[in-house]
Amino acid sequence: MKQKSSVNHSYLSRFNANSRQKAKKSQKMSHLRKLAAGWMILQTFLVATPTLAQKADNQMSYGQFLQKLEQGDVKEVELDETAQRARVTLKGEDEKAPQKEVVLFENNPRLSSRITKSGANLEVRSSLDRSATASILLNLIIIFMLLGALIMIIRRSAGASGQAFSFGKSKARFQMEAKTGIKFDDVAGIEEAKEELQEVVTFLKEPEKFTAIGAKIPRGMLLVGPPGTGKTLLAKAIAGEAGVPFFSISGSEFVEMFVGVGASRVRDLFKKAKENAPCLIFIDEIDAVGRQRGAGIGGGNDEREQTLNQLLTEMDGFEGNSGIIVIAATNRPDVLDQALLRPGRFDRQVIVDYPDYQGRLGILEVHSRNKKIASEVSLEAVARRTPGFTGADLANLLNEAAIFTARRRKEAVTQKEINDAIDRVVAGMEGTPLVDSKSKRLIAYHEIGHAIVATVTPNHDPVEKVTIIPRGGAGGLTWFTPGEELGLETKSKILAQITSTLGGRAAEEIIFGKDEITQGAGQDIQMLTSMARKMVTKFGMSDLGPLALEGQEQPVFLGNDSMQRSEYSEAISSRIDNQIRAIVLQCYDNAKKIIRDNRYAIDRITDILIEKESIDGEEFRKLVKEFSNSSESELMVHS
Ligand SMILES: Nc1ncnc2c1ncn2[C@@H]1O[C@H](COP(=O)(O)OP(=O)(O)OP(=O)(O)O)[C@@H](O)[C@H]1O
Ligand SMILES: [Zn+2]
Repeated sequence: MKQKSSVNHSYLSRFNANSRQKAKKSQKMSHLRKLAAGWMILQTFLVATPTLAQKADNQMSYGQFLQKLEQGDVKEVELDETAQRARVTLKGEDEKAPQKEVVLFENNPRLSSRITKSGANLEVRSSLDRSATASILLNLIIIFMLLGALIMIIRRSAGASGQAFSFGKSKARFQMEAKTGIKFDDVAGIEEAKEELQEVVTFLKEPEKFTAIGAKIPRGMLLVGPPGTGKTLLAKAIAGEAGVPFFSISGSEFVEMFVGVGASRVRDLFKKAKENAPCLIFIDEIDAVGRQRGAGIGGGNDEREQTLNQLLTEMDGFEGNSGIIVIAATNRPDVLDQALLRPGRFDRQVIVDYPDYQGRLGILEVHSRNKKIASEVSLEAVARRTPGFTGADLANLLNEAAIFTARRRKEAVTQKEINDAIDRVVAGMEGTPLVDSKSKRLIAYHEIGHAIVATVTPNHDPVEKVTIIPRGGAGGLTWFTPGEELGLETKSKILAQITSTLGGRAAEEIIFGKDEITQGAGQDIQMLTSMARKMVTKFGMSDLGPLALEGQEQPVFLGNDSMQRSEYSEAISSRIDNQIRAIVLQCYDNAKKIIRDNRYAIDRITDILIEKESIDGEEFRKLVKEFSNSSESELMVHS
């Protein structure tokens, strides 16, 4: 007997030894062999098919084989354990005649002794030559890699969702408040929305009024508006005014990893709500579930669609006057599935927008009710300084001011705390000032550059403050007092803004030289480029004429038709770039000229800024006036 490979070794052990360890090993090996055999079938099947027919006549059945053995007709047997075949040479047969092939059954431990007893020669072979071994090894490696990848995927997804395996438990994730305690008085600045929703309060309080005359009570309302404008607050106020329980859940809570969980949450929520009717259900971020079905990259999302379908089913299932009203909030009404907006569902939309001046004043008044505010503080001035702030921003602003006040051990909030709070809300945390160094000088020149260009350029908002105290990641800041409202912007005003935004970089270049400009102006440059681009492509303010050359920018992942991007040709595209470049370069030239012309004043004011670290707008304008008048003779010396 010959041993040719380790596989063969295991074969022998099965015949000769009974030790457990060896048996185990052989079991494993036979298992592997089965796997390998599977692969080999795949690999050889195609090649072997055509020869099957030809093979038939030199085959011998197992029974025939045993019979021949018994009769002593067998001269030689070659056992091929891996292929489970035996090649048989019969006595008295021509040497050149092909051997008969016998297909063996797997467990035939007595076969070898039978063969030897019959007096035939026994030879054990393995059809596994080297290349076969290699292919088995390769296959094993592939199998292990696949298993490994599978395990990793399972682990990851389990970790990511944290509770991927709590499937089926479907914890109800909604909140219920028996009494919200919030009244319409607590909501300010969104008067129209309040008026529209006043009706809902009546629906909830006295449904008979409507049903008596056959009016159908709306089931759903959609509050549309940017984050922080008070949508949740408004919904709570409705429940508070009507004195009904308030159920709330966020759309993102519905969408879980496993299909079916979201839908079961919807069912739970509506079941509980029905038990507590009349009541109000508030669904925040409805776009998380209510997005158009089958839209977005990668097609639909089964879980989301099931949840949405369940929601629609529940809403359709209401009786006319079940006393449940569903209010949903979103800031993306455009991505919602049309089915959600159909009559009987969220068919009414109420816009909740940024508050205007009056609105901001109202909100500030609401939130200063429970705070000690010094009488010198003018809420009107604060409201004027905060266009673009939402209700949440204003609430946060007053809270920050109160925190500053407590920290400074003052009795009441003064204007100073409010100003500091505005700075903080707008630009982030204040950092520690730099020690005197080249970078501090550079930052000071950069900021003064912005401030002076803004001050000299007509049509620009006035400077409110220049500072080199770092804040929210910026090394220094120049603040402007915004105009009355965010409203119409003229071309000259936008150009003035671009020019002043370039003032920082212009100062760096003129004062420190072309090679010393820094990346600190990066943000400025991004901002002004986008302003210039809008002038050309959106506002029709370039030589290309009054054409909209770009649609609404939409992130691609939002679903809907996201592929309608470039609507213009290569040629137009390069003309747009040229226009943008022309605008920016013209503004940059102007900014550099202003810096050169005011070099003396800039040097003086920068020295003062480095020393004081902050200069407010009034003082800045005074300094500019003072130094520009006395600069004529000095200019000659400096340039
Ligand atoms: N119009 C407002 N009047 C008074 N307070 C407001 C107003 N708007 C917002 N607030 C304050 O801001 C907080 C947050 O607002 P709310 O959560 O209602 O905003 P939202 O529009 O629901 O935001 P989101 O879309 O992020 O959920 C409120 O709790 C309230 O203190
Ligand atoms: Zn800057």
